[in-house]
Amino acid sequence: MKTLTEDILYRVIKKRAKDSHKGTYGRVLIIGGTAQFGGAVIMNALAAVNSGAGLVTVATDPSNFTALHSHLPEAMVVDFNEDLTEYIKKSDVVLIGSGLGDRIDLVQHTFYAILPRQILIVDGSALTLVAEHKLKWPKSRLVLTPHQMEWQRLSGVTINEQAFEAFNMLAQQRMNVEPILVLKQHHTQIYTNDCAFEIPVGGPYQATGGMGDTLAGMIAGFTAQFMLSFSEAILAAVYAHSAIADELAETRYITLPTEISASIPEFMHRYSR
Ligand SMILES: NC(=O)C1=CN([C@@H]2O[C@H](COP(=O)(O)OP(=O)(O)OC[C@H]3O[C@@H](n4cnc5c(N)ncnc54)[C@H](O)[C@@H]3O)[C@@H](O)[C@H]2O)[C@@H](O)CC1
Ligand SMILES: Nc1ncnc2c1ncn2[C@@H]1O[C@H](COP(=O)(O)OP(=O)(O)O)[C@@H](O)[C@H]1O
Ligand SMILES: [Mg+2]
Repeated sequence: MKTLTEDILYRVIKKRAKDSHKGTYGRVLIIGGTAQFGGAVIMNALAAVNSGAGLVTVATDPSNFTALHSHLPEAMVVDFNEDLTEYIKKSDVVLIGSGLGDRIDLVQHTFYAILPRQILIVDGSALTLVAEHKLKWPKSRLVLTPHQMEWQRLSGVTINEQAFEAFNMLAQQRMNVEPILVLKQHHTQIYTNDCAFEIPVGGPYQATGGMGDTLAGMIAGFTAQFMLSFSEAILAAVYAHSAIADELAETRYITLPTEISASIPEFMHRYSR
């Protein structure tokens, strides 16, 4: 297990080219947020937009539209009960699962419509649904962001066994496509195709609902715009998420997910060269 250092931020976060435009920084589609869990997609989208994704569209329950727009007029919306095929096709990155409830139909359709060149991030309820329904993974560039209970449901590796790197690596390799696995916990681990990393940053001030939704949105924003290295963009997003929390925690008892998102642009500015 390698310990990541802040060097990953300098390697990934680049100064923007003068002649670039929103199309340069990627199109993200976020699918999630039943009427009960609208906050989850709002936190996904706040994180993706603040990380610098060029265009962000949220496919969600229509009852979430007004709340989303009042938090984030930068995001576009579509009713997730419509046919999303064209929206999926147009995206560089699709993030599905935060606050998705029991909408297995949306997971099945997204897995069917996603193309091999596209990035698919699977989070939250979508992971639980895949485990319950034993769905086959699609052949896209796949990122899974389970917390330890979600990973136990998916892989059969119990939370106790997860302390052993080899169990997680074997489970990851048994999937028919090898996903990048972000195994969330205190000092989150990331399993790429050939290596395992651990972040040395982050703490219990992050233990609040929506913290993982924010991380998933950051991974979407980073992978959408820093295309040179897919796995390094993920490592940088995971590191930045907790490093920002550490900075906020110098003056706070808990760190709110929405405050983390608000701090992303200033944080990235410091690391861009
Ligand atoms: N405002 C919102 O709309 C929110 C929506 N959420 C959504 O709610 C859905 C359910 O997610 P939950 O994670 O709450 O429910 P789950 O039932 O999937 O997992 C939560 C349980 O797992 C256990 N657990 C063990 N190890 C853990 C670890 N390392 N980290 C976290 N939990 C661990 C905890 O005891 C906890 O009760 C997801 O789709 C999620 O995106 C949550 O993000 C909370 C906020
Ligand atoms: N004690 C802790 N130390 C470090 N990070 C933590 C701690 N507790 C939670 N986190 C982080 O908070 C996030 C929680 O994700 P998740 O459980 O999916 O939240 P949610 O689904 O509510 O958004 C993960 O990134 C996890 O690593
Ligand atoms: Mg979660």
